[in-house]
Amino acid sequence: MTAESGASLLLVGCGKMGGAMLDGWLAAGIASRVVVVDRAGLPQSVAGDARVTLVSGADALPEGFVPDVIVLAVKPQVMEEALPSYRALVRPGTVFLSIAAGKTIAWFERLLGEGAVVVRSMPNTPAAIGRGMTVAVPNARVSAAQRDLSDRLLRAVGDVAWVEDEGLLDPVTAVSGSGPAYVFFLVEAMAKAGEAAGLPADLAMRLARATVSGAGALLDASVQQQAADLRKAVTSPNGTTQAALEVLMAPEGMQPVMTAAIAAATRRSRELAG
Ligand SMILES: NC(=O)C1=CN([C@@H]2O[C@H](COP(=O)(O)OP(=O)(O)OC[C@H]3O[C@@H](n4cnc5c(N)ncnc54)[C@H](O)[C@@H]3O)[C@@H](O)[C@H]2O)C=CC1
Ligand SMILES: O=C(O)[C@@H]1CCC=N1
Repeated sequence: MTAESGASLLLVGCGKMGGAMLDGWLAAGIASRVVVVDRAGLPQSVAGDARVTLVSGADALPEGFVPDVIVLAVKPQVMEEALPSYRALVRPGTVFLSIAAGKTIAWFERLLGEGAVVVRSMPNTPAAIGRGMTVAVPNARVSAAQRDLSDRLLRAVGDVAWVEDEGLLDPVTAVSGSGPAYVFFLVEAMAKAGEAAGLPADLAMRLARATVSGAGALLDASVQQQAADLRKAVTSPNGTTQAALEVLMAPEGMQPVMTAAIAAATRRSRELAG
């Protein structure tokens, strides 16, 4: 691969996350060719793109196809069955880039063989609008050029942080990988509480949705301010916000619940290692 020619990619699993990443690579012009393995087909967004070829399985890859990167985007529970078919593609010039929750670098090396070049990463669904957050960790065989290419692929759908300690990937998964679901649940919970306080259901949901997305956009635009500063700016002394925060920030309020939720997700990520 050269910077001019673009990368040759194999995408295994083109669902919510794989599909979002594929859109990002094509929009950024990083990929010259993407072969997609997924029996469920391609997303509408890439239909007719000459750079993309859909195949039904590893046994149907185009003759002589040698990808720079194989992106593994199937469910962790499917990975063990799917992965051995790609052993033949293990070589120093090909990176296996996993986005699967829990599956460790050692696990990939065990199934693919010791020579495998592996990056383990954890993105999140805001990748679908180019606002993802991904954390990645390389194994010892990843060259500087391969790390750079992996970074460009992940950065095509948002921000990227690299860590050396793979153990961090479990709490990363719990905070940013699963995190969008907590925020969407916050919308649901606020709407339900608004209804309980007397609002019509549709107005309660409209307010909750606009408030969470508006507050997120304000947080994003307020690079000089901490989240706590923005919270304090809403909170008038002895006003309505203070009354609510005294409930949410009580010792038995939201913090212990959030801490327990993130601990549960972290534990589950470790279990998925298999
Ligand atoms: N959904 C999320 O928020 C996030 C998911 N992930 C990880 O991304 C991976 C994919 O998750 P989603 O995209 O949510 O799942 P998904 O169910 O939307 O996509 C999985 C795709 O894999 C395909 N598939 C199943 N078996 C296959 C096989 N043997 N070969 C090729 N394709 C096959 C399915 O048809 C489906 O299109 C998982 O490992 C998950 O842990 C990571 C970060 C966030
Ligand atoms: O729920 C899951 O297991 C995946 C990983 C992070 C977000 N979704």
